Amino acid sequence: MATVLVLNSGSSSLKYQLVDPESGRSVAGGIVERIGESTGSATHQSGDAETVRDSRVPDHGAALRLVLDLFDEVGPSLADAGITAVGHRVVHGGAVFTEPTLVDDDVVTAVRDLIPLAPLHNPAAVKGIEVARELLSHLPHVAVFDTAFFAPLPAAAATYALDRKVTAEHGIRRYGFHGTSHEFVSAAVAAHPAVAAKLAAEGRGPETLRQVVLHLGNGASASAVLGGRPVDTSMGFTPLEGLVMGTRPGDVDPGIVFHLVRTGMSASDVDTLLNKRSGLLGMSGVNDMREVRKLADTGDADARLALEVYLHRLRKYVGAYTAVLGGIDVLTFTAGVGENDHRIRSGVVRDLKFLGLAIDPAANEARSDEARVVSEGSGGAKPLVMVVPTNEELAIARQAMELVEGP
Ligand SMILES: Nc1ncnc2c1ncn2[C@@H]1O[C@H](COP(=O)(O)OP(=O)(O)O)[C@@H](O)[C@H]1O
Ligand SMILES: CC(=O)OP(=O)(O)O
Ligand SMILES: [Mg+2]
Repeated sequence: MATVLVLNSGSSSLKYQLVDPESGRSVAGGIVERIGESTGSATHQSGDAETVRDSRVPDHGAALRLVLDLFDEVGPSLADAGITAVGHRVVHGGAVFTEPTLVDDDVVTAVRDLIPLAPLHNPAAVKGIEVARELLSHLPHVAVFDTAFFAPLPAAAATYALDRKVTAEHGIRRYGFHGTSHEFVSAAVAAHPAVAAKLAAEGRGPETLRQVVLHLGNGASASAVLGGRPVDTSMGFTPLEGLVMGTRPGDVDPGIVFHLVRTGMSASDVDTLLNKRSGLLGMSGVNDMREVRKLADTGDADARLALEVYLHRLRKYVGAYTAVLGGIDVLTFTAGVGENDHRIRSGVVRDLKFLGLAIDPAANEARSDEARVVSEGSGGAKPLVMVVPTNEELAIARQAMELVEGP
């Protein structure tokens, strides 16, 4: 068996998985949470066994050491796992990285140079890569970029209507993020039998398939995909733009930033406000959707409004992207909120009947780990609504393996 160890360094967590890219099987994996806080914890899964270890984890280097210790102590043994590469998720690849890339010192420097564009994400990736290259120095390391899938966005979608000298000087464009997920999920949708049947019934080829994908996790983004190619996405130059997120506001009037700076906030305070103190957290006091729900269900007015704002923004983007695509064939929900929260799904679709979108409540509320259709009726020209679990780790493992071993 050949495997890839995938590391996804988030702002305060390290998710990891040992994956067999060929079968798609996850051999072991887990998460180290609350990195940098007074108490951290690691949850390691190997087969059916789960091991939880609570301890302070000062940084991503310590987190990776803890993960390697867990593999040593509880297994499976990394030495016997046939690891052929370590795959690293890197959020911002800028204009430089549009393909999976073998990591060397220059790549680390270039990813570090991009930190100002993804201050929540790239520092953790740099740290993760540095420590992993030190501790697993015998293995090739491959960086897979969240921005890569969106590199071919049409110029009309990628270009900000700013002075072109400024955009050229600073590399300002819509980069888009969560690309590994949007690519994986939109490909899974295109390969689903219900979608193939719909296209066949309409006598259409796969190049005409019009998809809107909603990746709703802690960060959240929407994409419009035509025949497998991205034509628009909601995140922009940085992962701040677009949908309402756990701690980020998504779209805001840039005039608000100037007002706050002119009236006494520093640029760095505004940065913290927009990256860490806004979104669901800013509006309701909590950033985890399950907790927002709990508060809203007890009648908390702030949490209810936060949910309304969240849903309003989603409906707006689905409508906009349907216009961009000239119609919609499939609307897909993915990531933590999109896969698990059926009320968010029905809330988005409820007011979009005019697009032909309609949910089947029983299918929508049923729990499953499979890619599935949750819309009403089958056949006909109506668009499908789907839930497709994302698997960024598997996608990264496949890309890393392909780079190291060839296709
Ligand atoms: N059963 C659930 N119902 C509602 N939200 C959920 C559920 N399970 C997870 N979530 C939400 O998913 C989000 C995290 O999604 P995830 O894709 O893991 O994000 P990230 O990869 O950005 O950490 C959290 O806001 C969490 O509340
Ligand atoms: C780009 C981004 O927002 O990533 P995440 O959802 O992991 O925070
Ligand atoms: Mg995620």
